[in-house]
Amino acid sequence: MTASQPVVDIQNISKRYGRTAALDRVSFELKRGECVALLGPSGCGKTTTLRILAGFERPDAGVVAIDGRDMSNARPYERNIGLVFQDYALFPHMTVAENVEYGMKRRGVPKAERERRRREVLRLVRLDGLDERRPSQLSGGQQQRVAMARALAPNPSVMLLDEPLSNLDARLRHDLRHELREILSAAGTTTLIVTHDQEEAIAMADRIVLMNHGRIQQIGPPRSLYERPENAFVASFLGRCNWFDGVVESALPDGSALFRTTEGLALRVRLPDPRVGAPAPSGVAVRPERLHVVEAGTELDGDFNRLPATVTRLHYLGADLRFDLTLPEGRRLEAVVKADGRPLPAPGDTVAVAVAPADCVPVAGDLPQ
Ligand SMILES: Nc1ncnc2c1ncn2[C@@H]1O[C@H](COP(=O)(O)OP(=O)(O)OP(=O)(O)O)[C@@H](O)[C@H]1O
Repeated sequence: MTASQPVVDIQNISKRYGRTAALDRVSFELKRGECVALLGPSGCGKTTTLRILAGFERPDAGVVAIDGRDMSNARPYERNIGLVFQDYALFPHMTVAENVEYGMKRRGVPKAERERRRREVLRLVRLDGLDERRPSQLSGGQQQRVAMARALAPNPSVMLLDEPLSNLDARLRHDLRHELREILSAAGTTTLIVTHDQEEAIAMADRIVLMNHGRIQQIGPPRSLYERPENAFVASFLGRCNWFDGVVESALPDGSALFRTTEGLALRVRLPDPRVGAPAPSGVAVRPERLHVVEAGTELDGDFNRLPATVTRLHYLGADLRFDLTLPEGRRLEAVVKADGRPLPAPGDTVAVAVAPADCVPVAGDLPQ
């Protein structure tokens, strides 16, 4: 296989369970060394994709190739995959060392090589010295790292992580995200992480495959999905949005477009995607942190849409502040600003809301109500 060939190539896989289309022509690839998150709400088809890739399930149509080889007839153990499950699935009666060496032993790796590799992966997951403990003598985070070490030990072509952090408390989840990412980068493994947690996907993945109802909605780096969502589902799944219903009226000479909201507001927006076949936008999405809240009459440097608004509520969130705002037409907006100690408008004050055309993103699809 060549260096540019994907390690995993999933082509047009479909799977039905009775009348449910669990997967509908799903295609994506994993390039060497990249970490991809398969993200989406419950029931969108993440587990089905993972099970097909791992060989526990057969697709009705489509092909899975690993390292350039068609896996249609390969059994799970013939796929050179490392699996890490949500509940770690460690063998409780075995020590850490025995757990980590298990896969290599089954493959007939000689003892000396097994021990060398065990020490290497336990160092990688920062558990050296705990070889003789049993899983019950470890914290949840440590057990999770043993599961990583065990999966990494036989040098798999690809690691599949199924909701790897969801059994941990919020704080630990947060810390382990980065640790896990570092372990994967240091190991240079190609990884697919299945998660329903958008923050986890954004923090860990080089690219996100976002699914809904068995279909891929968008594939790309976290930032492009967050900042350039192609449809309303992608925009709303990855964070909060202010929505404006309406139509694109005209293209403007400066490269932006004039969008007329249903309430009659004129917004200069980023020009909709000009690619042939891109669906017409049904609305505009603006992230709350892209709205600037300034005193009415303040001069602003730069190119902004300005809307007069009244502050209805102010929520203190620690590092951030959230404003609930009302436009004269009665429309409500949400703005999030950094709490940096500057004097703040109070509820009842009239302010100006400013937003750059580049931060007004036209999207297709049904807008959330
Ligand atoms: N064995 C099965 N029999 C019948 N329907 C199934 C089966 N497995 C999955 N489904 C259905 O297929 C769809 C996709 O399920 P899947 O488990 O892949 O979703 P998911 O994204 O992993 O969800 P979750 O995050 O809740 O685990 C769902 O509608 C589910 O009910």
